This record gives sequence, C-alpha cells and structure tokens, in this order.
Amino acid sequence: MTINGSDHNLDSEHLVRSEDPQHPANLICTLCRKFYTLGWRFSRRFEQVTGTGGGTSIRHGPHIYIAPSGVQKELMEPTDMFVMDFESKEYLRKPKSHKPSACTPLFMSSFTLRDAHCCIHTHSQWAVLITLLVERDFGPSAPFEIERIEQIKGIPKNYARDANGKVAYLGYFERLRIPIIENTAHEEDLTDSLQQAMNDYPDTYAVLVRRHGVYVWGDNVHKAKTQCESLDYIFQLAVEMHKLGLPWMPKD
Ligand SMILES: CSC[C@@H](O)[C@@H](O)C(=O)COP(=O)(O)O
Ligand SMILES: [Zn+2]
Repeated sequence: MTINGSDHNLDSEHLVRSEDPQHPANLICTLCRKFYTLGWRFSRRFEQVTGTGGGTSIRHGPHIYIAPSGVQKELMEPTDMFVMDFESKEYLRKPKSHKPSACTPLFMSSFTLRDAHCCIHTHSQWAVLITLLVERDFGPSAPFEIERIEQIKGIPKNYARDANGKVAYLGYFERLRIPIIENTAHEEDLTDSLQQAMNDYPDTYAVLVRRHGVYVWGDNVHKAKTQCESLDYIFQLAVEMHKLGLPWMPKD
C-alpha cells in the first residue's frame, strides 16, 4: 500500500473499524458527540466542541487517531478518522476530501513532550473569559492561578510518579497554575508558543489560548476527559466568583 500522500484505500479500513466502543476511532466520535450535546456530571450543558472547532486526538499503541478539519465534530463517523504512525509521523490513513485537524501539531506536542495519550481542545467560553480576566487584572504574561477550591484536586500536581507509577494530584492548599498563550490567525501557528509554555511550566497538563480556548491532555482518555471537566468547572467558577466581586485567589 502506498501510504504517504495518498488518499485512503480499503486496506486501511481495519485501522478504524471495530465493534469495541473503546476503540480510539469510536471513542473520538463518542467524545465529540458528548462534548457537543450532553451534560457533564455537573449537569451543565457542554457545547465547547462546536461550529467545527475544538476536538480530540488519541494515541493508541503505535498509532495517532485524528479527526478531520472543519467538519461538524458531533456528526463524525469512525471512518472519517485519520491515522498516523507515531514513530514515522506518516499517515497510514487519509480520508478523501478532508485535511487532518489543524490542531494536529498541538496534539502531537502533548504526545511527544508529555507522553500524553489523549489531548482535548475546547473553545469553552469559560476558558476564553478567564484568559481575558487574567490579562486585565494580572497582565498579559500572567498565568491563571487559583487555590483553595476543592476541584483542583482533580488535576495532577506534576509528572512525577510514585513507586507504583501513580501520579500525585494537587492538594486543596496547593496552587493550580495554567499558562496562557496569545492566539494566532491559524491554529497550527500556536505550536511554538504552546511548546514554549510547556517548557516554562513543566508541571502543567493544560495551556489556555487567549480569546480562543484551552488544550488539556492526560495519560489516557479517561484522565484527559476528567481533567478537562475539572478545569472547565474551575474556569466557570472563577468567572462567576469574579462577577460576584469574590477574588478567586484568597487574599492571605
Ligand atoms: C470555529 S473553527 C476554529 C478552528 O479553526 C480552530 O480554532 C480549531 O480548533 C481547529 O479546528 P479543526 O476543525 O479541528 O481544524
Ligand atoms: Zn481551536
């Protein structure tokens, strides 16, 4: 099979067709549908992967599963997925008449620099509002910081692992810090600044993009999803606290 540069052919169908709902090609479709229409466990509507923007990518074994660009993400089928070989970065499957998500180099940054296995990009309004509030109140290079909110315990503290390979999560009295990068005209042009933010904040599992949204990654799909949920809850809470005149960082 000719791989690089060719449209997909039937030889690549086995990469995306599976009865297993946990198969990455099925999971991306399920997650994007949920992100679009369903309530999170906090009973809120979550419409962050909307108007074709946002999305998710999964690294599974030697393969990366990527959604097409510019499509209605909630209507995708498993056979719409691109599949890349992680090692060679060559496409094993390229569906006709679409390009891979413009987020691909950003998803790849989390896989290569952080050994993540799932990365989620949302255009959450709470994420966007937080980037604007931080800029106005703390300056253009400040990160979003918050502490003493129970939900930060859903976010890993760093990339250290204990003897059993387990990650430690932030404690209630510790501080969550999420770097913010400036938006660019094209999604892929965010790659350098996202990687710079990952270097500057070596413990972070997320990067906010001013006036745009957020990238959140995790060791697996479950962790990326729950961390994304926790962060979205925290961003919304901080915005609402600010509206009530409550500082989201305790004064003492
Ligand atoms: C409202 S479309 C915005 C997109 O251009 C961009 O922000 C994005 O998230 C990329 O989407 P994609 O459709 O995966 O290429
Ligand atoms: Zn985007």
